[in-house]
Amino acid sequence: MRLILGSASPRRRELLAQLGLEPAEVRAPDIDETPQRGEPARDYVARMAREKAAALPCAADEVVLSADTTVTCGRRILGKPADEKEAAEFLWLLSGRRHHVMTAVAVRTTAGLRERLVDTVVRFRPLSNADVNGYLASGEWQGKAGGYAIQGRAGAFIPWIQGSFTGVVGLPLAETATLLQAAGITAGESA
Ligand SMILES: Cc1cn([C@H]2C[C@H](O)[C@@H](COP(=O)(O)OP(=O)(O)OP(=O)(O)O)O2)c(=O)[nH]c1=O
Repeated sequence: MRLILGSASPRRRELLAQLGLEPAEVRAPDIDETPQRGEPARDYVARMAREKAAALPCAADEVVLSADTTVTCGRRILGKPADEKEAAEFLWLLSGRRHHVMTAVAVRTTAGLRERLVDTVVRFRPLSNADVNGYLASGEWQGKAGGYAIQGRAGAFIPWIQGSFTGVVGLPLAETATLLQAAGITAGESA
């Protein structure tokens, strides 16, 4: 089976490489990522992963892997910040409290689609003005759900997590490996 990464995210590609998997092809999904009114975060993130996988072509010898990562704080769904102002708003919201990072993974073949959702709790220490301003200046908030990346400088803000580190980065590897194996792809075998 050929592994198709249905994601434009360089992080997801790197995480797959950690499993010894290199996609035969990368196909970038282009879907509307607007949450429905009142849609619970778990439903939203699972729907996004499914819709990304479903939006891409999938031949009989192909396995399409897509994912979606969403940060939730209280009832709010924090997507990728539109600009620096919104990134600042997100960082102040997360400062000194716990939030959830949910990543849903969808694996599709012509036989059907299977998915897993991983929910990780992340705690931020209280941030100072210097923390927030320095982080905004780094630009690392761009393209990241919740406006931060745990695998970069924001690691210094995070003393504790409960769940899956790779899930927070964008692809929970234990669950992904299990889904891929069920679809006929074992680490090290893709071309
Ligand atoms: C919370 C967090 C998110 N992120 C990233 C992972 C995802 O790339 C991004 C969330 O956006 P997503 O919409 O999940 O993915 P994407 O738009 O980057 O890529 P695609 O839809 O093509 O698959 O946030 C980190 O890299 N580190 C983190 O700590």
